Amino acid sequence: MTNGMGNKSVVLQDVRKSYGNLQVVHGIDLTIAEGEFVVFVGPSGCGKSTLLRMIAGLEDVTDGEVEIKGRIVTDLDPSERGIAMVFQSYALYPHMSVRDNLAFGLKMARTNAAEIETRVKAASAILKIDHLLDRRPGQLSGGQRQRVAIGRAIVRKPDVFLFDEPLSNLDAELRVSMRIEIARLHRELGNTMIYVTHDQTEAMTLADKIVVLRDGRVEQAGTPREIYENPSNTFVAGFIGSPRMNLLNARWGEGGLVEVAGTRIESGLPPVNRPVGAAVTLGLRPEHLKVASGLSGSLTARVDFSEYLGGTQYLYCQLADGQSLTVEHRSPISIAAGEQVNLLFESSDCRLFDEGGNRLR
Ligand SMILES: Nc1ncnc2c1ncn2[C@@H]1O[C@H](COP(=O)(O)OP(=O)(O)OP(=O)(O)O)[C@@H](O)[C@H]1O
Repeated sequence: MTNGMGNKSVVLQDVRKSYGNLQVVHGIDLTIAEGEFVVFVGPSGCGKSTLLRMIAGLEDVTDGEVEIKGRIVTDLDPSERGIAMVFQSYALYPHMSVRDNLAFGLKMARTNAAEIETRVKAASAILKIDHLLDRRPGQLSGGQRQRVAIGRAIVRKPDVFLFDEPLSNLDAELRVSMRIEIARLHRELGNTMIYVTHDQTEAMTLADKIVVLRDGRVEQAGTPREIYENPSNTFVAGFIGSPRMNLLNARWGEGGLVEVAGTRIESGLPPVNRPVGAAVTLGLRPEHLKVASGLSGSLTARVDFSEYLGGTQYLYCQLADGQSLTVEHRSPISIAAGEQVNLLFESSDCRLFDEGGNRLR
């Protein structure tokens, strides 16, 4: 359910953040629609938590405006913004029962007792923690604690939920199930949700829109499919996708051909406006490379390492000029290290980037 999708929920206008002379967020513009699930993703230190905390009001905005539901909230306290935040560390009160943890914020806001009871009941039913209400946080598992932390956000009926790496403290299996829980919660509640993670699987699976950040700037914003299939630069191409996209040094040749490792290949691109001989980067995802049975492949590589994962095998290869290349090989016939392989791919799966790393179309 995406209530009123289309209306603006959160708008950032040229938002900047500096610590002293050091600017860490450089003029971010972003519009988030009502009901949208937006994920901020990027490497450590790219500014995703700082951006989220500026939306929450936990961090001052050095320059620019934050708007939530049509109101400029840049100088308002967190409690006045209509947001609720869920932290990685859960931030529960250890000496209080789960029930009191859930009710605490509402009590502070002088909500009447009957209303508190109704909301606590509803939230604990949604999160399936009804049976834990009399326990203390110390008597809960990590996953249960994170449910309580999410419940505490739900009872406040915020316009916008903010999540700061909420699953990072959980083990791999629990992360997967909590990720699905959060997706379900979004479907049931229909609220705008903004979620920070460095885990690209979380970003791909949860987001309506992914915002890829680097060094305090937006590298690309788009649906998971747009980001994956049409990365606008080599940074995004290499960041989203596992194993990562192969990014090969190549040269632009005559008539739409690209020369890589001494081989001329069809790039599938119209003869873009590049001088012949210009350096380009050829992007090819590991799953788009197929091992050819005969000698018909367009690239030849030697397998240095192979990893068997059951349904698939990763082949870590080397091209004639020493560049490395990963192939995702799905076949009952395994390939061993040391073998020579001929690789086939569709020219429509080639992505090409200029010297500056920007996508050529
Ligand atoms: N109080 C502070 N004083 C100075 N610099 C800071 C402060 N807080 C954060 N920074 C810097 O701002 C940048 C952005 O930090 P932020 O925590 O937002 O990154 P992040 O993308 O969330 O990283 P991570 O994934 O590691 O949490 C970093 O370079 C960080 O060193």
